Amino acid sequence: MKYGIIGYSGRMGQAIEELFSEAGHELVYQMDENGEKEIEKPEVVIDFSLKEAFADTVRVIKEKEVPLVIGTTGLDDTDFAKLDELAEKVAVIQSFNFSIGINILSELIKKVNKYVDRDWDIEISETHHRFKKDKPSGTAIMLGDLLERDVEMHSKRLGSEFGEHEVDFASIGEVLTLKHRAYSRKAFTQGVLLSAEKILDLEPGFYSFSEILK
Ligand SMILES: NC(=O)C1=CN([C@@H]2O[C@H](COP(=O)(O)OP(=O)(O)OC[C@H]3O[C@@H](n4cnc5c(N)ncnc54)[C@H](O)[C@@H]3O)[C@@H](O)[C@H]2O)C=CC1
Ligand SMILES: O=C(O)C1=N[C@H](C(=O)O)C[C@H](O)C1
Repeated sequence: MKYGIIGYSGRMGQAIEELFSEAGHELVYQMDENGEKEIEKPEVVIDFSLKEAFADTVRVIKEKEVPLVIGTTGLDDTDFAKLDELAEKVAVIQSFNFSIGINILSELIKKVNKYVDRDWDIEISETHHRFKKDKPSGTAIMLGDLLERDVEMHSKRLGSEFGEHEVDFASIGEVLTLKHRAYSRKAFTQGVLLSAEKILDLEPGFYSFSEILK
């Protein structure tokens, strides 16, 4: 597959290029804060950048009319409306977390949430490397949305942590904790590779990573 990366020089951009080249895919387009370079038109574009780049991502996808896999966090409702608009013409796969474990955790959270009544406290904690700019993490927001009520969120920025998320459910006398920890960026890049390979066969539309896994 001939692919492009927006956020090419970043931690995720570099990890994606490493895994995709091991899988035999060819990087033909790249963009970062220093500009863009195109060797050939890509068949799919992958965006792991920052919210500041989002307007350029929309422009690139409109110009090229190619599918998009996007994992950039910090996007708001207006950005999602733009993704929906793109999805009328091309396939878009979006997730704030492309790891299998977080997608399993999401299913567990939905299940536990059905068993606990409103009297239980629910709080979400996340820890990431010191370079991460957004707070709380996109994953924490995504997990919070599953709970259908306002929950406290706690964020730590420590050293080189790849990404830890914990959801605590507590009543007077007991606490139930669900936790996921990524040991490397491969936890995310493998899901990105699966999505990029599958997106080539998808009709235009907006897809979550959990739909791709099903
Ligand atoms: N959905 C998921 O599974 C995951 C999502 N992420 C998200 O991916 C994104 C990137 O993370 P990292 O690689 O750690 O960040 P990073 O800071 O290492 O890289 C950011 C990249 O975006 C580029 N960039 C910044 N501003 C730009 C602009 N205005 N125009 C074009 N390019 C611009 C930078 O040059 C750099 O290449 C973040 O939003 C992070 O939260 C990270 C890991 C997993
Ligand atoms: O910036 C990161 O590193 C990560 N960002 C995503 C998020 O904000 O949830 C996903 C993952 O936890 C790593």
